Amino acid sequence: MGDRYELKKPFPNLPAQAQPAVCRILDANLDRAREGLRIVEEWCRFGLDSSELAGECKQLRQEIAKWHTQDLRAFRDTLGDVGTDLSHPQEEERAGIQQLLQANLCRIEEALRVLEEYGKLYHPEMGTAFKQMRYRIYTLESNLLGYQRQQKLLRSHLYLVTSESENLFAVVEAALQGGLTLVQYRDKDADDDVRVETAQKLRQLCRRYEALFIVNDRVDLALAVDADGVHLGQQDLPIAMARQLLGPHRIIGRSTTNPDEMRRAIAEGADYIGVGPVYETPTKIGKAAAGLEYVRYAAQNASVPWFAIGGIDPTNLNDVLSAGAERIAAVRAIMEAEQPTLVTQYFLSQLSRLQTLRALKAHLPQSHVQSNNLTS
Ligand SMILES: Cc1ncc(COP(=O)(O)OP(=O)(O)O)c(N)n1
Ligand SMILES: Cc1nc(C(=O)O)sc1CCOP(=O)(O)O
Ligand SMILES: [Mg+2]
Repeated sequence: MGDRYELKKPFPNLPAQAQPAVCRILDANLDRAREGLRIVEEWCRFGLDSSELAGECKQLRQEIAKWHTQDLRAFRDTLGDVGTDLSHPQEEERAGIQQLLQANLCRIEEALRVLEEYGKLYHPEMGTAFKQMRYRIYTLESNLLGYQRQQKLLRSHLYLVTSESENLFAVVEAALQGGLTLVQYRDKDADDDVRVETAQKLRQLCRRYEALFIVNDRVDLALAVDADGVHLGQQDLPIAMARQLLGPHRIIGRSTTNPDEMRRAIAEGADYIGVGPVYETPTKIGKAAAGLEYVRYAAQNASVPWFAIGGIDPTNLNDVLSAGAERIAAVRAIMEAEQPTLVTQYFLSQLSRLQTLRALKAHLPQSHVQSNNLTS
């Protein structure tokens, strides 16, 4: 039916016999771009609750729809399309949301590129219009990735900081199986070639479990392995410099030991801070404990997510939580555990119990909280 339809406005630069094919290409890719956008939009709306990102998807869809005229639709010939049966095995499986989003953003970008090129044959303004939309998709992709990272960070209450270990990957994977969503690669001694290889493997592992992956100390390594961010101590690179190198959408964490360091880290734009050492720890020899007093200070004053760190294990966890911590970071308690999955699950269950309790407390009258001993 397609090739019998007469174009209302035949395009001047193309022989008549090529026009139906170009119309079918435009029709198919207009559909493809809109479908891909719809899939991304649904996640922005229902998964991220971001009206801004969902709104941008919707606007792009509407702009694309304006080009999808009856003239182009009339050439559709699904039965005669030799490409409908062609699908790549990767289209059949999605390892998770991240991969689903990536695949669809890629599909939209490809479709927009096709529309830009073939559109030039169809309408004098179509090429430019779709080129601009393609750049808007790149921005959307970058904003979406940054937003996803921040949301995941907010949802992460347990942070595993790794140490050198013969079983590094097995331990990290065991913790991920226990529900861990935030991992930092920390190795103070390895050569760079080893660090790169290890960081790449950990990155892959974290991606499989949809966990955030942060690199300690090294902005260059974080960029090289496409990590989600970097953790910087007081003696490491200034936050502003790291931000310049990493761009706006990667996470930057900063260690703090006292109120002044906390204030500066937040003012300089840290996405999260470490608060410690809560207890003296052999993992960080020579660093005096900041103690539970500093944890109490953080609970009252920190305006970004903060992780109590230093000497925390299942035996003292309750004291740290009672001092006001809602997030903790640990090295030995998980890296040296006989059962890292179980320890992770224990930490997470206590942290989540606390969240529930605090949410409950916020909605109950004070008298009820006291008489039912819900004070911790
Ligand atoms: C979550 C977290 N908090 C603090 C640190 C310590 O960072 P830093 O003071 O730079 O010391 P090193 O870890 O580099 O020895 C951290 N790594 N993670
Ligand atoms: C890496 C690190 N940074 C700290 C800080 O206070 O900045 S404490 C610390 C080590 C934490 O190790 P563990 O859980 O084995 O005690
Ligand atoms: Mg450091």
